[in-house]
Amino acid sequence: MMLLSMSLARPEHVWSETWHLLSEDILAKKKEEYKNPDLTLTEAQIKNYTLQEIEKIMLFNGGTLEDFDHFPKPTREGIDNSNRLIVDELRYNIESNLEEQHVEWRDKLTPEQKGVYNEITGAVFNGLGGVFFVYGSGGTGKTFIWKTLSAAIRCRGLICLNVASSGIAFLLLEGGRTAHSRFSIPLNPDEFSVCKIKAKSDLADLIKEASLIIWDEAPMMSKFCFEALDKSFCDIIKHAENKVFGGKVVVFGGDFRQVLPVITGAGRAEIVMSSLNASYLWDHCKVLKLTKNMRLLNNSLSAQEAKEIQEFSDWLLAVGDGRINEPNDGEVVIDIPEDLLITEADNPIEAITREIYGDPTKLHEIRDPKFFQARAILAPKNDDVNTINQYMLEHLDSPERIYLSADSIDPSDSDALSNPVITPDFLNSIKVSGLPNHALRLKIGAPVMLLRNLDPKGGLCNGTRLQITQLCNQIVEARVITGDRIGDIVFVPLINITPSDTKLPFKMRRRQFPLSVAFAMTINKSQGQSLERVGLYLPKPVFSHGQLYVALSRVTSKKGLRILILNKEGKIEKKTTNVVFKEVFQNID
Ligand SMILES: Nc1ncnc2c1ncn2[C@@H]1O[C@H](COP(=O)(O)OP(=O)(O)OP(=O)(O)O)[C@@H](O)[C@H]1O
Repeated sequence: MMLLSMSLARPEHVWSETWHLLSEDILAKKKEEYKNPDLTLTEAQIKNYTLQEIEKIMLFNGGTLEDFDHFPKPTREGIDNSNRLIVDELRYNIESNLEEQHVEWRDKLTPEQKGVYNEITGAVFNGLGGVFFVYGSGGTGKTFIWKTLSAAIRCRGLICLNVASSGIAFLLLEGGRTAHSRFSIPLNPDEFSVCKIKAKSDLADLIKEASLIIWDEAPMMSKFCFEALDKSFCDIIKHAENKVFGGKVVVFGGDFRQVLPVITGAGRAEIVMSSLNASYLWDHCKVLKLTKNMRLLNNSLSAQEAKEIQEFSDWLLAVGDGRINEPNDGEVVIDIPEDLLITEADNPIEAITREIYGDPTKLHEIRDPKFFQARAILAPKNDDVNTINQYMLEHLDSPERIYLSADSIDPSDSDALSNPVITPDFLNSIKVSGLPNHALRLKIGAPVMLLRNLDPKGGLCNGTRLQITQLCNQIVEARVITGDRIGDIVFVPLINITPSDTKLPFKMRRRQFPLSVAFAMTINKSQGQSLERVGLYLPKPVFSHGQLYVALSRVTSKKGLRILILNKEGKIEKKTTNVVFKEVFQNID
């Protein structure tokens, strides 16, 4: 706890006070590494090895100790002089029986998947270069192909970089990272942006060495992200003679029916124009299509079940493509099948929460992380999500704490610092998306979502869900309820959070736990998650591109889906409106 009471504004001070705690297991590690149980190390060596470990973690998360002027730097004693990022990417082949896994997965590929695999591996191994877009709706086996391709490249001792647009999606990929952190892509890029990659850095060398780059869930990013990457790759790989991405093999994957780039206040035309297939890069993209829903090929399904899933997935695709009630201009009124609807509700919020979570007063007793992993209520707007979360917190019968944040102007914004209008009260009142509230109300047993990447390698990233187990003064203890680490207990610290929302005319910092309550979440946040029980709350017609399709396609079986639609008077409806930006499909075929 001593570490927590110190200011992280002076990391060198934290180091000098805590190095002996941080280095506790270094001697044991080195004894094991050098296979010498009698090994002894001097204090200077222990400090140096500890700094090397810190540098390793920093490099993985896109930083380096070089960024901190007064922090001690490790020497390279005991490690070779090679590029740590490259060494890290080459470890897969050494650490596992990748060749065997690769053969096993490759042999399972369907003919359609094999076609995609052959095309991409051909481009890599024959040195052809090329940009591909693997287009398939949910369940068509994209993730399965990514892992087979990664294994094919890595078992030959080559480098495959796996990135994804969202935090949750990259957790599904071995060695995955968010594209932004891997390639230092600016947060709000425009047509002139380039990535912050120095020409003679370890990252630049890693990119030069990479044989394949896979970018999952590409359609949700602005085209300027891909264009910034293209420009940076071309700068780094000089001999590429005008080839896009410097002649690298780059594979994008995803589904344009799902969430397109989110641009605050933008209209339909602006969103369509900012999607990947409106970029100059699209002319260089070869589209490879996947059409078979692999979840249907599950052998344990009865003929009746398979027929039901087939019908459901056909309906889902029709919703995504805007092929219901044709002809239409992309705004479609949809009749929801009766068996999916919640048809009785005196109090809509009570009705939908009870369908998904049962009796809220008993929830804090649930210790099985799978209960929360499998469930969520989705709504299009933040306000509705907040209403549902507050309702659930109200009824959850367990100890509560309200944490108040410390808000301030970022010291780098000197103009705002001297502005008397920006008072602490005013800063406390600011509510923007992605920033926890000034007053954060939490209860033991409540599911929460992380709002920042804390330890991506350890599975704690933006979008990871947790269940609160203890509420302390400086730390929140929680159980992981998503990803590989499900069931693990972790600690969430207070951190300084700067909103990425550029609409604020000043730079602020909020010291708060990077958490939001997550009984309910916005539809966008649910991308990449597979859920067994989904409640979809539509208090107004859905007016966003493909959101209904995204929400419906999160569920792993039709049985777990419950939809509640209200009209303007708050009465239950059977119809809703879906807006699909058909323009984005036009140049895919
Ligand atoms: N060739 C295959 N052989 C066996 N199982 C497969 C194959 N392809 C996919 N699967 C399985 O089918 C399911 C769906 O595949 P996967 O998750 O790769 O699809 P996806 O397109 O990434 O879907 P989503 O976008 O919904 O995550 C997974 O359980 C996966 O393991």
